[in-house]
Amino acid sequence: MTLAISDLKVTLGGREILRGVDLELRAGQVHGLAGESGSGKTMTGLAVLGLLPHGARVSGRITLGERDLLAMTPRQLNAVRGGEVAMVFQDPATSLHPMLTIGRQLTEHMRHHMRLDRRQARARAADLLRQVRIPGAEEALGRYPHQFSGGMRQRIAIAVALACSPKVLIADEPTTALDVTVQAGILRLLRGLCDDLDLAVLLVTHDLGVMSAVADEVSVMRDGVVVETGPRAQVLRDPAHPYTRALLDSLPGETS
Ligand SMILES: Nc1ncnc2c1ncn2[C@@H]1O[C@H](COP(=O)(O)OP(=O)(O)OP(=O)(O)O)[C@@H](O)[C@H]1O
Repeated sequence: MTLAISDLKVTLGGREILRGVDLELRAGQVHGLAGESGSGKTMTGLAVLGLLPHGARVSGRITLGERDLLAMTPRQLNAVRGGEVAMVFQDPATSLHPMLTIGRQLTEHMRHHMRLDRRQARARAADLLRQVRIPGAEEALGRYPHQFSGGMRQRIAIAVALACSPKVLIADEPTTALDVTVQAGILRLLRGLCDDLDLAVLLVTHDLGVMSAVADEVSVMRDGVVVETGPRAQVLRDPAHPYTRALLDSLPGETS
């Protein structure tokens, strides 16, 4: 197991938002995290990255290998974040700086975390863009985010997340802001990267259709706890929890 969350509790403004979350991520597997709006999916991802809102009180364990992320100093956690654990957000504008070239955004990260020189970093940046299927990778390094489509920008944001060879990738609604025609391509890309790089992926989405397309394991959250977890086919075809059943019933079409 790559990352294990156990009994994670988060209190914010006197309210317990996460009430004992248990979740396990494995290398080479996509773990889908579903649940209605406000159930705590995003907060779970942010807790792993140590990016909870100011004033949050946290307890439980989040172990990466042998290390407990919740016991780390801010400095140690900073090294893990963007290094071993990376994140892709719904809106690529969140992770891409509009005023910096793609090349700069990819290489700054690597030079800092991986101590590569300019030439090595640039070569790796072009490789990363090829890996996420950006056409004309070399030229793309000199362009700015607005010169790419939404789907391409999300691919670039994924490349930035992969820059320092993470073990864990947290993707929070990575296709929600995109046109339906490009969503499937991004999901296929994430699936392929998970397989090729042996990544442990947490795919946060309210969309069970997205889940059924790529996830190996599925967990369903409600009101700050995971109510059901298991292999995708089992959870989506034969849910054990009434809440999962209700979520599936509320879908317009076929889900698995
Ligand atoms: N900055 C904040 N301060 C206080 N409460 C917050 C804050 N951000 C989120 N919350 C609360 O935390 C709970 C969990 O939110 P979270 O964003 O994790 O849910 P979610 O399942 O990801 O929902 P969505 O699908 O809408 O993103 C919600 O009740 C929300 O109102």
